[in-house]
Amino acid sequence: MSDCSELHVAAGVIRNDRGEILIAKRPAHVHQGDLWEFPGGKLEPGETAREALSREIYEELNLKVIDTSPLIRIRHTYPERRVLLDVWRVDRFDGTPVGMQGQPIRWVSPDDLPRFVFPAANRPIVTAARLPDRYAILDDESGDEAVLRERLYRIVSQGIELIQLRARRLAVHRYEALAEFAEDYCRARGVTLLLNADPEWVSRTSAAGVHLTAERLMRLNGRPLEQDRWVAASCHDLRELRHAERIGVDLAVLAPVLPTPTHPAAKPLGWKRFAELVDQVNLPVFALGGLSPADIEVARWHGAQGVAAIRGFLR
Ligand SMILES: Nc1nc2c([nH]c(=O)n2[C@@H]2O[C@H](COP(=O)(O)OP(=O)(O)OP(=O)(O)O)[C@@H](O)[C@H]2O)c(=O)[nH]1
Ligand SMILES: [Mg+2]
Repeated sequence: MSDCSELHVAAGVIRNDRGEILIAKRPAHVHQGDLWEFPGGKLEPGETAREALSREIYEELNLKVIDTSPLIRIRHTYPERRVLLDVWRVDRFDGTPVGMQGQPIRWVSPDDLPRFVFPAANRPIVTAARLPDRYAILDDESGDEAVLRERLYRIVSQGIELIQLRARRLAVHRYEALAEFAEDYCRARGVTLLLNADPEWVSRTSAAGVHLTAERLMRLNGRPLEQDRWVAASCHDLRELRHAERIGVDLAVLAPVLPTPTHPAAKPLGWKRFAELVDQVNLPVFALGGLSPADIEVARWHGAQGVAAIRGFLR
């Protein structure tokens, strides 16, 4: 909900065919001057965020936006103003970008974004820009390692770039052995593997990151890994989401959105409640529970980064 003292801003994460993202440098004399930004600007009276986005991108870059969908919404309080940054993905556009106000512009590969200095509000936007829209959870009720390996191959062969190794039924030493194998397998293929395991142990491995259960999340008072590794967390309500935000978690998974056979007793949130919860935190949040890749579009329009699933990516 915006109020009169909150400045509503539309900004675009514009991606080219090579997967690079367009950033621009703010002039020295303006608010947050000399920092890099995602192009965009303030809504004019009567405009929707989407209309403002198209207008600003045309004015600032001479690009025609063809297609957009929501990426993330951030609320941030600077000492001198409060902003609502309404950030959109722009994967289709017409034209060649030009810094129409003389501002320097650059195409940057997503993983290089953290090297550029953005305004403080932008940290979760940079994270969202680097994350894919599918998060596969590798698990199997039987706890059979051969099944888990075969599922890993199937997931990776679909082009999924972010995987959580859950494997809840494995004993700790079997989990650790599978993690070692899966890490090598994923690293060689450019896939990010997050380990759903004790964060202390994960910090001593070379894993790309950790995925915290809600229980582990709530026991932590700070981020368990350095900034160069990923920290994800499972959440079910606002309290857990807010705690994740407070301790500097990079991405959350909010569940269950729809009814699911793995958690028959849990009451589904539904998309409306999901969107209300996501809108109250500055975090990329994946939707989980009864979903498949076919739900990515609806998930995005309810504020999600994308869809997380166990069985949804195996069909
Ligand atoms: N466009 C844009 N603005 C951002 C980002 N991050 C961020 O904190 N902001 C803040 O959002 C506010 C609006 O940005 P803006 O200066 O682009 O607005 P505008 O294009 O309408 O500028 P104008 O009033 O000079 O025409 C500023 O306070 C700016 O500091 C970002 O990544 N992109
Ligand atoms: Mg602007």
